[in-house]
Formats: sequence, C-alpha cells, structure tokens
Amino acid sequence: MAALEVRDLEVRFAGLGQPALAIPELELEAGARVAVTGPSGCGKTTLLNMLTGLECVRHGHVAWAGTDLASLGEGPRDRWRAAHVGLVMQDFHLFPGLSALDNVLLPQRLSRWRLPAGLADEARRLLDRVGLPDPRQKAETLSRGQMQRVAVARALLARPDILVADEPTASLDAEAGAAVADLLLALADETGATLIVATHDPRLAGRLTRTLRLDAGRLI
Ligand SMILES: Nc1ncnc2c1ncn2[C@@H]1O[C@H](COP(=O)(O)OP(=O)(O)OP(=O)(O)O)[C@@H](O)[C@H]1O
Repeated sequence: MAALEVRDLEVRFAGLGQPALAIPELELEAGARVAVTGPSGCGKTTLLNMLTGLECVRHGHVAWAGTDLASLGEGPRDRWRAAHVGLVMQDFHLFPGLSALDNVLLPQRLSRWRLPAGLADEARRLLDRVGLPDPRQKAETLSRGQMQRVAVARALLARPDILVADEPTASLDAEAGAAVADLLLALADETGATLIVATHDPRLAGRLTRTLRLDAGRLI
C-alpha cells in the first residue's frame, strides 16, 4: 500500500505558453481508488507519467510512501517503478512474436534470475480472468481490445502496490470494459493497491471512489 503526496508539481513543454500541468498540492491515501478525468489534452497522461516516474519530475515533488521521485536518478527511478507500479498505458507495448502468456511474463523474466514457481499458472489465470481464451496466441494477431486485456494481466501479475491505467477500457465494448474494470478493482482490493485510472468512461469513473478532474493542466 502506498500513499501519495504531490507538492508544487509543474510540467512545461517547449512551445506551450502555459504549463501542461500545475498541481500545487495533492494527497491520496494508501489504497485509494481514483479516476482522473477531463477533456482531451488537459494533462491526464502527463500526470500519470509524473506519478509513475516514467518522466523525470523537474519542478516540485511526487512522493509515494515517503520516496520522492524528484530525488531519484533515472536508474533508481526505473527500479522503483519495477518494484512498485503496475502500468497499463495507451499503447500497450506488447512484443510481436511472443505469445500473450509470454508477454505477460516478460517483465518478470527480465527482472528476475528465474521465474518463481506458480507465476506462469498465475499469468494463465489472469489471462482467463480478463477473458483471453488462448494464452498461446501471438501478440501481433490479437485485436486491440485483446491486446488491452493482455496489458492489464501483465500489469497485475506482480501484484503491485500502485496500479495505474490510462484509458484501460478505451478499446473495449461495454461488456469487456466492465470485465476489465471488475478485474482492476478486484485485484486492487485483493492487494490493497492504490488505483489511479485516467478515463473518459463514466461507467468506470463511477466505480471508483474519488475523481480528480483536470482542466488545462489544473485540478478543478
Ligand atoms: N512531449 C510533448 N511535447 C509537447 N507538448 C506535449 C507533450 N506531451 C504532451 N504535450 C501537451 O501537453 C498537454 C497535455 O497532454 P496530455 O497527453 O497529458 O493530455 P491528455 O489529457 O492525456 O489527452 P488525451 O485525453 O487526448 O489522451 C497537451 O496540450 C499536449 O499537446
């Protein structure tokens, strides 16, 4: 479980007059279930990139359970993310040529000497829970919606204490979207993870307990 404290966070991109993100203060309790909403271009993905350490915090502080990402160099930040964060980003970063199952297992294979006993079975169970019928299917032959489900299963496998998803239901019909939302919420409940989901989907946002609404990079 991890609580979040943000102070004086500001992100600027070259060519933009205004900061893409300006958040003087934000706190989330450990285990929070949070939707990040707002119109296209309001800064949702930028915020997720800052909260997960995908991008460097150059101005302000982003502290998870007392670890300030602004104080970490790139290597330590990558290691912190691998240890604590499960990510489902908009482009799923699946590896073509590998099966759905091997894509789910890949981050664990890369970060450990050998796979712990039972992890491959757990990966198959997760793929089954997200509704992917054949774990041996190659990534490049999956539909976008199926890729999204693989990305969700991959993010959940290490039982992260911070779970972050960018539009996790965007490629799915209502039924499949509900199944992915069920899984994210169930796994967050099982592990006590703090769950942060950027979404345009009011059904998904309605199932979370708090909404952060962004407009032009500011919380409103
Ligand atoms: N690398 C970049 N360089 C310059 N500007 C950027 C960069 N990344 C994002 N921006 C700008 O920052 C603002 C916020 O973008 P961001 O992608 O965070 O919005 P968003 O709310 O996630 O949008 P969407 O809902 O369309 O995914 C936008 O004005 C965008 O054009």
